Amino acid sequence: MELLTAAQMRAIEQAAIKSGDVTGLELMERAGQGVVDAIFEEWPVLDRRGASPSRSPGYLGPDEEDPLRAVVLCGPGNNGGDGFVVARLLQKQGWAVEVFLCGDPEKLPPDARVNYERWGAKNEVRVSAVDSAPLADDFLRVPKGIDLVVDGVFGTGLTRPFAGAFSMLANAPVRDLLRDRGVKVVSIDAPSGLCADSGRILGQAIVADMTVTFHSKKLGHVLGDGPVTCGAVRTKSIGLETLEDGQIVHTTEADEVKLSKGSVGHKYSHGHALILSGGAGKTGAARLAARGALRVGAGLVTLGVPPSAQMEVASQITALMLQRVDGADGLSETLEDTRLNALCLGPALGFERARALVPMALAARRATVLDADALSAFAEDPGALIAQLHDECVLTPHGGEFARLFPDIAAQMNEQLANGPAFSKVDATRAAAKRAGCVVLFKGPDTVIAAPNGRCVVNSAVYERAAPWLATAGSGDVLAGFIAGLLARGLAPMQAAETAAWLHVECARQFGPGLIAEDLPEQVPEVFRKLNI
Ligand SMILES: NC(=O)C1=CN([C@@H]2O[C@H](COP(=O)(O)OP(=O)(O)OC[C@H]3O[C@@H](n4cnc5c(N)ncnc54)[C@H](OP(=O)(O)O)[C@@H]3O)[C@@H](O)[C@H]2O)[C@@H](O)CC1
Ligand SMILES: Nc1ncnc2c1ncn2[C@@H]1O[C@H](COP(=O)(O)OP(=O)(O)O)[C@@H](O)[C@H]1O
Ligand SMILES: [K+]
Repeated sequence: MELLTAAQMRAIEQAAIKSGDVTGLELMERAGQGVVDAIFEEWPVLDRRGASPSRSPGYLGPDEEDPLRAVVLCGPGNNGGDGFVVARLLQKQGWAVEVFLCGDPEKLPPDARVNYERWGAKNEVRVSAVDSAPLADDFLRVPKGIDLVVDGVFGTGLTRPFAGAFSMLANAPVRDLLRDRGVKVVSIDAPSGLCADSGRILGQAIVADMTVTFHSKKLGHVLGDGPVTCGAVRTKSIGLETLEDGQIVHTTEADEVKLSKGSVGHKYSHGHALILSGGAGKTGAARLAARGALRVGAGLVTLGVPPSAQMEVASQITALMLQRVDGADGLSETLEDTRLNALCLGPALGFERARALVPMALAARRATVLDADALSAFAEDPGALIAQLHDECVLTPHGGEFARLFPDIAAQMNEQLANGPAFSKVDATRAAAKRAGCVVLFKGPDTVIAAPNGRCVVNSAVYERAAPWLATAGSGDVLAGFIAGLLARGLAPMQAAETAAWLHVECARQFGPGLIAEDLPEQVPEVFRKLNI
């Protein structure tokens, strides 16, 4: 599964047209057909294709007598062209369709123009200027009798904030009114106002019940505000081939091979992870991480605890092991055991302890996860941390930690948008990985994982994979532990981060509502069982 940028989608389309396999007009027809098919699949009550038209009106039931009604909003580009196709195809099914165009018909791109004319030959198009005032009055009059609004205003060509004639649909009261009346809103390719590359809203965006996109999902469907504006996303094939290079991987399934254990081998063949703990009263986070590391199959997991916390941790653990690690010297001594092949520092480590231990850990050049305090402790001089990182590291910041380590990149990602396409979380994570020279896993419902070589994966917990119960204290600690455990097992940093992020969401979904961080490691066996590991 891959996620595309608007530019990649255009390149795929252009390659197909250039090869002579298909024309732009044919693609537009397939796109419009895909939208209509998706509408009928999603809402069978809107599908009257099976209804017999042969009976005389006197025998028709009230529903059949009264045609379904749609309003199609078309913009000035090819998204609008798709809209005209949808209008025509719905009308062919007996729908009453009203079409609005914002923009100058003379300036429509050629394929959109053809479909505008096909529609306009027999029907009215209500035209308004792109920059005219929102059609509020006109439009608010219409929804009373309508079943469907089709948003073909802007798709992947959105270049500036959405305003003007059709922007009233982005307005919450109008949207609520439509919802109250049971009117479905379908966006073609992307809700107008949503940047297809970043999932960021330019100005304002239409909130759809369903978005129908073509060939492959775009980044904007899964990043940022994408999920809240798109509703459900349906992807329709329009007969295009995927190009090989540069795609962003959208993780939905883990590779089982990476997780199964060979039938021979002893505990040391599966690695030994060391999780550094904070002081007394602050050991829970490291224990969560350690339990995560053990559950994903590290052969041994040791908690490295300061003297003050030894009793506390000892009284809480069984299969986990404990080692006193008192400051940098203590860590140096502990790391003389070269079987400790994966380290995890950060969860509730405390800034002071982090500043002492992180340089020593990094100097040891083991596979290392840096999370939480191991990142924030260096907020005043992120460059000092970055200079010590190596290619066996995985950084796991959430939004706040990311901004502390990469303030300029975060600022670029968060700046007020004037133009699209916008700098996205994917762009930000890739830039961070390049600067850090190691894997960066940028957390959230749209977790983005990037390696310095450009590989990038989005592990989204949205739509069918929504996992809102992961927003609970300590769940990030478990993720850090999962990564450390997989690193101990010998997975490469990028593989470990991708697999752990996937597993983390699966565990949350396996448990369901009521999840707290402690539950996550306990779901690993069931998730593994389902994978036949
Ligand atoms: N690629 C494919 O394979 C396929 C693509 N297909 C379809 O084509 C769509 C992409 O079409 P597209 O490139 O013409 O872009 P689209 O979204 O219609 O907008 C461009 C127009 O809007 C204007 N404009 C932008 N923002 C604005 C704003 N805020 N306010 C006002 N105006 C604004 C912009 O003006 P400009 O920036 O040029 O001045 C330009 O005039 C894609 O989403 C899909 O539906 C399918 O048919 C099948 C295969
Ligand atoms: N709404 C959400 N949907 C899915 N995953 C989420 C959501 N909110 C947070 N997460 C995930 O939960 C984890 C939270 O980690 P973090 O912010 O470090 O919290 P903590 O420090 O309390 O462990 C991350 O893996 C993040 O991706
Ligand atoms: K649209």
